[in-house]
Amino acid sequence: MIAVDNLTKSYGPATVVDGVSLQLPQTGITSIIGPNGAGKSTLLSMITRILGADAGTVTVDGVDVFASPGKKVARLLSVLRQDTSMTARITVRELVEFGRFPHSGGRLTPECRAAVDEALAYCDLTELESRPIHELSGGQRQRAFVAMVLAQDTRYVLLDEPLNNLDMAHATGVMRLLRRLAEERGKSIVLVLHDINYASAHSDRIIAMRDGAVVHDGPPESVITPHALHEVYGMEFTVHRIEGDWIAAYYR
Ligand SMILES: Nc1ncnc2c1ncn2[C@@H]1O[C@H](COP(=O)(O)OP(=O)(O)OP(=O)(O)O)[C@@H](O)[C@H]1O
Repeated sequence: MIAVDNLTKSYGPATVVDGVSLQLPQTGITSIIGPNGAGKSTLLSMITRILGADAGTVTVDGVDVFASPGKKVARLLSVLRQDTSMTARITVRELVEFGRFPHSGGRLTPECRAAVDEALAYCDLTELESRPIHELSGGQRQRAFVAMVLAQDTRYVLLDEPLNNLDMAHATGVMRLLRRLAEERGKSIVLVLHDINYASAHSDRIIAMRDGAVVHDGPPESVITPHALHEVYGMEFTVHRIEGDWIAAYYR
């Protein structure tokens, strides 16, 4: 379990994450939604110790992330950041090999190679493994980054807006891949998402943030409601039940 207790971050006079406490489970998909500037990325960055906190603690299966060596934390959780632009001219395989760094320290063992092969196959990238990253489409590149975190092979996988710049087919492909990871591998996937309907259709739990605080937290049917969504986004939604999922419409 990831236990977040009273996590706080301010920039000057603005408190952008304000005493957030929550627990993230050992398996399943948890999506964090909320408007621009709500503090979603800041929260995720503190949980993954990319960013220090002004106050509060984060423990991952009992390990204090702020007090532990990076290598130890990197064996517990992996993170896909929002900005995955890559200037280095590396191949898909080389990118995925980076995921093994916490295990290999740069020297790939046979076990590492097997993990890389498996991650490539799982993400349907085996045929593209020798292609330079910069020659891939947005969807292929995103899958390559997902394969990199998969190769890291941690229980907790945290992704900040992994559907950025993807068309519907590729976004659906990435969400299905993450669902499979949660179900078949028993991973705990935590995502920041802007598309509330992907969050609704694919998550076990949705955490809705606004102004640095969690304002709703529960299964999709309790968060994807006109009332809750109005509180989060300040606009009108209609919500429809479609094939068992709660789908919000907000086109006007
Ligand atoms: N380095 C920084 N310096 C000053 N303010 C910052 C910094 N990083 C983030 N902020 C501010 O903190 C607030 C929360 O930002 P954050 O990126 O966490 O929001 P978000 O919910 O992820 O937003 P988005 O949906 O736009 O990505 C915003 O008001 C942002 O301007």
